[in-house]
Amino acid sequence: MQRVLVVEDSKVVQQVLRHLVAHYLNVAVDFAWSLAEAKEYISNQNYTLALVDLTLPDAMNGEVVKYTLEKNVPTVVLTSKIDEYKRQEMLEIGVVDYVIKDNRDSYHYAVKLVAQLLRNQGCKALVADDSLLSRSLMKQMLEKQLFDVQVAHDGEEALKILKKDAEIKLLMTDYAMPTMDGFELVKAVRNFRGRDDLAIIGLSGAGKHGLSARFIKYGANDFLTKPFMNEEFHCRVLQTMEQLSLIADIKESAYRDDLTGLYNRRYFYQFAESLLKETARKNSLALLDIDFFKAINDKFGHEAGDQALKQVASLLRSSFKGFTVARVGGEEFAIVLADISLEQAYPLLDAFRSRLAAYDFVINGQSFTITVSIGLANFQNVTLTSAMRLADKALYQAKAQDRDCVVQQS
Ligand SMILES: Nc1nc2c(ncn2[C@@H]2O[C@H](COP(=O)(O)OP(=O)(O)OP(=O)(O)O)[C@@H](O)[C@H]2O)c(=O)[nH]1
Repeated sequence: MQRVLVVEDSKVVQQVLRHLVAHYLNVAVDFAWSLAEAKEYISNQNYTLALVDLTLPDAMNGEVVKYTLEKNVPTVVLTSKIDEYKRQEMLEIGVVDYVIKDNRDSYHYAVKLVAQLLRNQGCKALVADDSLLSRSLMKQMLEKQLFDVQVAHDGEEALKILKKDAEIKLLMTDYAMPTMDGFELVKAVRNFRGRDDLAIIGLSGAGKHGLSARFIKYGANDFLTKPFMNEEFHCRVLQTMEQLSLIADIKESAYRDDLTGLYNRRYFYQFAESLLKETARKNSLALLDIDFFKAINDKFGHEAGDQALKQVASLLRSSFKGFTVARVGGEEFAIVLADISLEQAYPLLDAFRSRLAAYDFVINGQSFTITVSIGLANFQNVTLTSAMRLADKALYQAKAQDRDCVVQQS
């Protein structure tokens, strides 16, 4: 469980931060006013990150930062001003980054930075560079941003690692490397990992004009010139990862049904098609249709009908964890049971059918029950159209057999 500690002594700033945190962070957050209070929190909880004000009434000289870092809590510093000496000191003691509180947008930036760092936690990154010094420095800097970092000595090694590990989300690659240079690496990687799926930042020594544009043309998301400033490195990486997260969020919402939060028809078709390509697997497909749903709308109103659909969706979600459940029509749902044969699927669906039939729906003070008819079909070595046709035929038979039952077609 991720948890964040915010230490800030100004009432107004704390209020602004509370508001932003509620909007951007989906984790538990504690707020302390002083170093003493921060110590108390840290002695009782484990924190993923701390966002701390450099000057507190009981810690005028940044002692709170030293304390959080001593306790191994990665720390982002908020400060009203910073001179070169203080900046160096902060970076040397190991803060992730610092944010200068000189306008309203700074707080926004600080909280968004924390949000992205939380997303980075456990996210895999790869550094490809033939220079040991540069490789180690970047590894260290990415670890500060909570990435799980691997390294490669040249392009070929990096390519091998990327081919094996689809979970790597960020590649930092130098241009000049033996065996395969940065351009060749980016070109090769883009054959199997898209821009939205893997972020690539190209690096090269100063004075090599035109490299940045070429890196980007070959498929890199951004470019950095060595030597770079600590802050520039952090900003570029964070910004690139933020773009990746935003695209992932947009994709995710395009695949979700607004009312129930289940996957929608579009996702279902894409997922089902891709699963069918994996011929070695034994899969099943179920279509579920609520019985006499029109009567529920007519009797209790459309709003109550919506609530009932949400509850059915939630029961489906909890009953079919690990499987793909989608709302494919108004009161129609589909479940793809990967690696589950027809014989194994039948009892699972029948158990859900009886669980639903016994469930007491209480909406707007009215109590009622709901049943479903289920059509089940084999989902292996077939086309999606024919599997859907079979499941639909089975569903039609279930409706004809007095509903509230499962019928299978192989
Ligand atoms: N409240 C609500 N109703 C919906 C939604 N989508 C579809 N419906 C309703 O679902 C009902 C489906 O009715 P029918 O196709 O006649 O089917 P049924 O009443 O369930 O009867 P059988 O399927 O034959 O058991 C219609 O009244 C639609 O208006 C929705 O998002 N919200």
